[in-house]
Amino acid sequence: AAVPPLCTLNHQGFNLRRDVYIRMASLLKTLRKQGDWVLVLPPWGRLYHWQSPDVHQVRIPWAEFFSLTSLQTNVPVIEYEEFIAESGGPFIDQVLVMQNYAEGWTEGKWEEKVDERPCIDRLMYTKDKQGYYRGWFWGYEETRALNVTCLSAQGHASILAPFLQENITATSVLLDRAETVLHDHYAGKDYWDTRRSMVFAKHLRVIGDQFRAKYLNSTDEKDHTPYNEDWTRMRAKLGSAKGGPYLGVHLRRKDFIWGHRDDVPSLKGAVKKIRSLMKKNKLENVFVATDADEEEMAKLRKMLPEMVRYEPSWEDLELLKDGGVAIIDQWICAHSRYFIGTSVSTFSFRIHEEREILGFDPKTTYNRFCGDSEKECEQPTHWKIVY
Ligand SMILES: C[C@@H]1O[C@H](OP(=O)(O)OP(=O)(O)OC[C@H]2O[C@@H](n3cnc4c(=O)[nH]c(N)nc43)[C@H](O)[C@@H]2O)[C@@H](O)[C@H](O)[C@@H]1O
Repeated sequence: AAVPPLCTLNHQGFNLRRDVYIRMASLLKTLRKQGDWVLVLPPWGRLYHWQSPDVHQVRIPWAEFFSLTSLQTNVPVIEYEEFIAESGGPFIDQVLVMQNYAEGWTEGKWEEKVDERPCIDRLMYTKDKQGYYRGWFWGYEETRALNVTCLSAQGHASILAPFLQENITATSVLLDRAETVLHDHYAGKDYWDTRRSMVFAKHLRVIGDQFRAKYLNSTDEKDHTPYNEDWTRMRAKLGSAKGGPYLGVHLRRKDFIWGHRDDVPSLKGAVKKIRSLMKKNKLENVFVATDADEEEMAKLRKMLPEMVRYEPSWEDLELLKDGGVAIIDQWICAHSRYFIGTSVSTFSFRIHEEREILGFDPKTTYNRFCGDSEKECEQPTHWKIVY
């Protein structure tokens, strides 16, 4: 049987989906104790944040962003195209739309449970004349589902395993809205195995490395950040990485400022913090990764003219897509001597993890900007790798 982990809300971003992949890999490991399950990788695309104009961003295979062989060392995965080829056409036997319980937690008591229930939200699938369910399917609109039902679930990813093993006779099951279930064990060994296996695609790492060398005087040799493509051999000691001579910054804007959240700084506040960190760490260079719009970017450039940014040409962007550019930004931030990110951004969290894998001193990683008038500015948690 094949289980594509799917497809988070349209409004969720790239790095949140990477998190859902970890939950599904965990479920797959549980399922495989009793059968030959394979995880089908849902193509990337049409993410709310991927707004680069004129760049075709659907049907993107995972191999454009991640090293497939690395993923496969952790759990058996195949791309959607391969699934179509192997199953003789774009047909999915069963779609399970995951949802919460309509009644919420009964009597405020938390218990783990799974039940087939009537669908709460309007279905994103419609029946065609032949009786097949049609939907967006990551831009593979030729896909047809034979059956769609809703599944209320409350609990960890692996609570789905008994349900799938006992009730599903279909050979392919799609778990839509898989973010409904939680991590089996956040930051445990299994979490970290899967996270470590999510090695960025080589071409993106190479572009990031070339950029570091050219603009930031940073190489793995000088910075003590040796990398091994085989993630099972990557075991850097905490504090062994020195990092390139620059401050790495992830400054999340857009929807993080629209909500006027009090844990996000003004541009002025951010620049003040950046300057003070550069001074404190004796760094003359600063690399900034941000999703700021043009207007904010112009302001930022004025206030911080020395900032270095990775700015792809249109041709590069067409090739790399917004996801590739995001990964290059993360890769460069991950190799900085000192990093500061944005409160509760999964984009920043993924940089923390990458730095943890590279062996940075936690003091140089788990830092975030504070809101201009935020009183208790709690800093991010250090999650140690369990090998
Ligand atoms: C509040 C939530 O925040 C969540 O965002 P958050 O965790 O930061 O992180 P993501 O889930 O990755 O979503 C943010 C997206 O914005 C772009 N982006 C943000 N910062 C940068 C950057 O520094 N460089 C580049 N190149 N791109 C950036 C990128 O496409 C990324 O996937 C969202 O996923 C949810 O939809 C929701 O909005």
